Order: sequence, then structure tokens, then C-alpha cells
Amino acid sequence: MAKRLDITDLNVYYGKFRAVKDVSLKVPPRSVTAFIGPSGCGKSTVLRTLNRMHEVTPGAYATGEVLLDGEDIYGKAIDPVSVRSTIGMVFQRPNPFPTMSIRDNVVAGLKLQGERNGKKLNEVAERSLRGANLWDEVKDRLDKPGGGLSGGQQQRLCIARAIAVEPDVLLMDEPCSALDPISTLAIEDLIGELKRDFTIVIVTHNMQQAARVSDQTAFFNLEGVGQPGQLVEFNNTEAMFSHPDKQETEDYISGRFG
Ligand SMILES: Nc1ncnc2c1ncn2[C@@H]1O[C@H](COP(=O)(O)OP(=O)(O)OP(=O)(O)O)[C@@H](O)[C@H]1O
Repeated sequence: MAKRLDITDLNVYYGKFRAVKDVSLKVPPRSVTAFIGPSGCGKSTVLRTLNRMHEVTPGAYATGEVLLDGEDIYGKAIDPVSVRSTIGMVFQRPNPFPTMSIRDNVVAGLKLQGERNGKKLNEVAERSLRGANLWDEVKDRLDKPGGGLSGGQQQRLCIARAIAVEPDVLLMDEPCSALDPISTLAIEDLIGELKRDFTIVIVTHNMQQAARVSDQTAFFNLEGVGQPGQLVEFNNTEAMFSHPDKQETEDYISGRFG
């Protein structure tokens, strides 16, 4: 649980288009790293390469190295499906299986892995729902459909589903962008709790959110339309928001562009 990620010279292409250029950064275990930057600078693209999710896009490929506790996730013997269970992802829009029960939503990944023991599945469902701060709200309706929950509850259900398989890393792609402010705060609090057990990387458009939840921040930018996104500054979050190293970062976080 909670492993580190070492990313070196990562370049990502969609066919001939290079979307991201020469990204290197280190994500320590049990920390939250935020990716910020203007639209199109490659935040989601980089995030998706961290569990090989970009490979589901035809023509997309990455060069460079991504190590999980020293092991290359792009190694020849590595199955991308297993990478996606050790490095889980939560998406922008909550995507529970709407007609599946709340309990079955949480343990869907475990069942796919072949777990059939009902007692074990119930235990994992409860532990994961507690871990996602959702247990008290759903414990009396575990057999009701996941689609019947509010948007914020659905997102916490998706987080419960992601942590049920005990991943080493949790990737979050703008997990609050479809949520109201109260649900957003609930997810932000939850991120603070989850980092005790998981390594977390979150893409966010919201700089206040990055400042609130993350330990380190990576600021991406691009020189112009059609140019690849680049990592401009990677720093301790407090330092980044109080005295950034680069003028470009200062301009972005003070709202001068983006
Ligand atoms: N499936 C795809 N096919 C082709 N190009 C893509 C694809 N997804 C992203 N891109 C391109 O890659 C670049 C980076 O996009 P990406 O979505 O990673 O940026 P982002 O920083 O996450 O943007 P946003 O904040 O708007 O979500 C953009 O030029 C985008 O058009």
C-alpha cells in the first residue's frame, strides 16, 4: 500500500501530436500531489499515463519511464489491467453502475478479481464505505441501486469502489468538478484522510483546492496552441503558492492568465 511514483522524461502522444513534453517528477508515498495549469496543458494526459489509462485511446502512447516503487509499470511483463487495479482512478463525473446495488458497486473490482466469499465481500464493502465517509449515509440501504444516491454520494461511492481493491496509488481527475460546494468539501476532507493510507495524485482546475488538499503541486503550461504541455514548476504546495520559483507560475496563480 501507498507506494511512490518516479516519473522520468515522460512524453505523451496522440498519434503524431505530442501532447506532453519531457515531464519528470517524484510523488512520495502517503502524500497528495496536485496537477494544476490552464486548459489543454496536459494534466489529465499525464495523469492517465500513470496507470496506462491513455492506452484505451487509439493511437495514444507514452515514452519515458514511470516507476512504482522502482518497478516499471510499462515493463514488458506487466499487464495494463493489473496496473489499473494497483493504481486506481476516480473520474470527473461519478460513474457508479446505476442499477447495481450500493454494496455490489463497492465490491465490483474485487468480484472481477475472483473474490466470491460473501462474508469477505461484506467486510470489504463496509470498510471501504467507512473509508470513503459514506457508511453512515448508506448502511440501511446497501441493497438499493447506486444510481439513487446524490452526486456527492455517488462520487464517494466511486472512491469506495476504488479503495476496495486496496490500490497503491489513487489518481483523481477533477473529482469535484461536478459537485456542489458542500460535497466538494466532503471530498476534500476525505482526501486528507485517505493520504494516511494511499499515495494520491489529483488534477484540479481550482487553485484554492490544490492549496487546501495537496502537499506538493505541479504546475503545467504550454507555450501556445498546438505546442506540447510542459511541467513548469514542481514544488512544495505552500512554497508554490507563497513564493513560486518561476515568474510564469506567479502569473498563473495570481490569475494573470489561464
Ligand atoms: N483523446 C485525445 N485525442 C487527441 N488529442 C487529445 C486527446 N485527449 C487530449 N488531447 C489533447 O492533448 C492535449 C492535452 O489535453 P489534456 O486533456 O491532457 O489537458 P488538460 O490540461 O487536462 O486540460 P483540461 O484542463 O481542459 O481538462 C490537448 O491539446 C488535447 O486536445
